[in-house]
Amino acid sequence: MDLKNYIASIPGFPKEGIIFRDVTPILQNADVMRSVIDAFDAFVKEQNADFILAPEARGFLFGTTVAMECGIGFAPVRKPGKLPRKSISETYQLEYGTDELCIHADAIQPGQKVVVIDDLLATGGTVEAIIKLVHKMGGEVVGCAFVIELDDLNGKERFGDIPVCSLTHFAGE
Ligand SMILES: O=P(O)(O)OC[C@H]1O[C@H](OP(=O)(O)OP(=O)(O)O)[C@H](O)[C@@H]1O
Ligand SMILES: Nc1ncnc2[nH]cnc12
Repeated sequence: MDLKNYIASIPGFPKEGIIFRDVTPILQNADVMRSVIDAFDAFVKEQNADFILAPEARGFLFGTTVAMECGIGFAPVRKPGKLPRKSISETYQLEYGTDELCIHADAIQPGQKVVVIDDLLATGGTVEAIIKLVHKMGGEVVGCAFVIELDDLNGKERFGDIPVCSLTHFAGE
């Protein structure tokens, strides 16, 4: 089974020059979704992780399922103004301007080993901000896992020597 057959590519969305890589066909096929979750499950176990984090919105599609499969906890990383309890935040750079990610202050306990899961790695800004949030809370990111990596953007260079698992690769946007 070639995972690329279950990723739709939409040129010009959400703006000209971008080829949007849509993972929703994976979710429409239980066998394909099972193979993705099994691959992430094996990676999480290899890293001896005891917690999963994923950013909204598409990271949630995979992160919660993998956490259940591995029998470990999960917490959501959200855009500002969404989390109801005491949170910490990290600002990060976009192509133009900045954005911010937030996590509940009690989501991770000091010493926990975290894997970050998302649908796609582009510039790496999202996951770099999550790595900083985890450090602020006394945890350690022991791996990052993606369905898709956009190779030309070199996002994983921002993660130092943290192991990265990408199930498919595309050249760039
Ligand atoms: O590596 P980066 O350059 O940080 O980009 C990758 C992020 O961009 C997309 O999310 P987006 O911010 O579009 O949010 P969404 O999932 O809510 O649509 C994608 O799901 C990743 O989370
Ligand atoms: N090309 C792309 N497709 C889907 N999500 C993205 N996030 C950043 N770049 C993306």
